[in-house]
Amino acid sequence: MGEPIYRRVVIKLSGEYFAGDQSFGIDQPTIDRIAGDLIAAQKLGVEIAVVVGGGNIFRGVEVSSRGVSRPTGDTMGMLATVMNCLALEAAIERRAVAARTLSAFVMPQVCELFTRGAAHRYLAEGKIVLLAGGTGNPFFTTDTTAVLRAGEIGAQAVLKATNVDGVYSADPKKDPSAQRFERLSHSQALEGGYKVMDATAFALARETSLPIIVFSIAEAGSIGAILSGTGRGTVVAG
Ligand SMILES: Nc1ncnc2c1ncn2[C@@H]1O[C@H](COP(=O)(O)OP(=O)(O)OP(=O)(O)O)[C@@H](O)[C@H]1O
Ligand SMILES: O=c1ccn([C@@H]2O[C@H](COP(=O)(O)O)[C@@H](O)[C@H]2O)c(=O)[nH]1
Repeated sequence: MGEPIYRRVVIKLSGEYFAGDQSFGIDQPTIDRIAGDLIAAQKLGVEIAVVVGGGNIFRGVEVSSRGVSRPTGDTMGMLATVMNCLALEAAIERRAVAARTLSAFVMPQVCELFTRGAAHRYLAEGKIVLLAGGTGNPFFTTDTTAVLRAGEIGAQAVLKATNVDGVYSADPKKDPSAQRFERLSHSQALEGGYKVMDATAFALARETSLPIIVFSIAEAGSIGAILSGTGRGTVVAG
């Protein structure tokens, strides 16, 4: 693989993907494989921060449909992302690579609080930094968290690693005639209302001129391929 196209990135990992073939929970072989992919990507010479979703455990909207208030459901979702980060941190460290989880919530017995200073320091030390707890606020998503944290830590792009290989004209899982885009501007992504990411995330990325690459994590090595400029994904930029 050649020179990486970015030197510091935030990788948004689908929480749903962490469940593997199950509909709920954490599938250890899947996490071990993702840990290997992250380490291989870091070896290209890229500083890596990771935001993990929580869809494999709790989504606030679903929890609140069962009678819990939305802010409480969202808090449960954000705590789910902490569990995912701890599982990923352990999988990375089992491979003798240093990783640190930084949380949006104060939880000193569990992990350190996210500050820009701590993130910069750990990235400069060569650690993989896992950003847990979303933004710390209800009514947001981890896609928005990824864009927000990328702006805060000076990352050059957000790589959204998910279960589809790009942005389509409609949800490809529901509409087999959906067309895949190779490239879109932030404004086109917003105007199209493409549900692969929420509008807040696209709007903040437009505001901060941050490129987003949407790609599938199903293939081992896909993160490294995207960073080398050879992977398949939709670039949302400009
Ligand atoms: N226009 C579209 N183009 C591509 N995917 C789309 C589109 N509209 C909806 N989707 C769906 O968006 C999903 C990916 O976004 P989603 O936010 O659900 O996943 P994630 O971020 O990977 O999950 P999690 O919330 O668990 O972290 C895909 O499963 C796909 O079916
Ligand atoms: O800033 C945030 C981030 C997330 N949440 C809640 O967590 C779940 C899981 O995140 P996903 O992005 O859906 O994977 C989300 O559904 C929200 O309920 C939040 O409130 N604030």
